Amino acid sequence: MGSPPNAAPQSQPTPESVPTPRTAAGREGLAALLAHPERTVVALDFDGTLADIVPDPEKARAHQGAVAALARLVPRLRAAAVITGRPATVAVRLGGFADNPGLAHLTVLGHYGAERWEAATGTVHAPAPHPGIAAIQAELPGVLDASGVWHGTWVETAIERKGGHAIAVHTRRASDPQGTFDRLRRPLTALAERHGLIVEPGRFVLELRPPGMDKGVALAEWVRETGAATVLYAGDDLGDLAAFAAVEKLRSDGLTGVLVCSGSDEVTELAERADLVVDGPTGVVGLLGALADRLAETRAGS
Ligand SMILES: O=P(O)(O)OC[C@H]1O[C@H](O[C@H]2O[C@H](CO)[C@@H](O)[C@H](O)[C@H]2O)[C@H](O)[C@@H](O)[C@@H]1O
Repeated sequence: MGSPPNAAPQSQPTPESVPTPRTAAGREGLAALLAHPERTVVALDFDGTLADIVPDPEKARAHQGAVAALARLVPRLRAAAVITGRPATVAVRLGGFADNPGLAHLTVLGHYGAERWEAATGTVHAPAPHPGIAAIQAELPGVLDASGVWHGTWVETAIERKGGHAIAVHTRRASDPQGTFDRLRRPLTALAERHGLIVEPGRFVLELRPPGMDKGVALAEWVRETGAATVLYAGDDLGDLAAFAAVEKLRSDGLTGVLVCSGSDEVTELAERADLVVDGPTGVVGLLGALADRLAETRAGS
């Protein structure tokens, strides 16, 4: 059906506006990003930032519109990366990051930076599995039994075996997620330490993983490698604090940067340090889309 005569022209979707960071450093970083995207890198966490939190980790997917927004933004930038606790190939699969021309230069740093996937080649570089993982896998049922929380149906799906490189114990589906998390923390820390591993706490998850790498080390190294002058990092969980610290350090070394918190009720520590707090993955995708819109406008106007 056509438009009635004299009908107002149908309005085009208005580009979302880019929010203003609440800190001077954040405003400086954002201005630098918008002025020189070719000198800017963007790094993003996956779960809770690009993907909504769901009870079953295997059912997590990139938030609606995330890949489309990234595919518009990334080609304007020097480089972009997803830095995640997931195995890199799992994040690629759940995120739908492969075989997208707009993401041809995306890097995914998995296992907190220990693993690397490049969209350009589809190749993964991963370290050999830590020998402690196999021993932990064997002992874990006994430790959970002894903790008194290893009962009910949730436990069957609580253990996430992360490609033999780490093991995550999830408590989100326990009847008392926080109480179970608290009761498991000490015995799982002891188990990890006995086998030369560390515990990475997250949103109702305790992850036993090798030491020596974190998102801060991974981000700083990747930024150095790209030669970027500006970095935007967005995350939601405790594991992202190391990346926040890396951006703060890079700023003190003379780079510009923006720290974005994908806000939730579950974790408050990042919001306190962020330049910009957005409303979970919806807000992150809105921000990415707004940046892409603004950079497209700037290019059209130049
Ligand atoms: O670094 P990230 O990309 O944030 O990954 C950290 C952990 O995220 C996943 O767990 C979280 O998301 C799940 C799915 O939404 C949710 O069920 C769980 O409660 C969250 O903690 C993932 O399963 C872990 O392996 C990652 O280490």
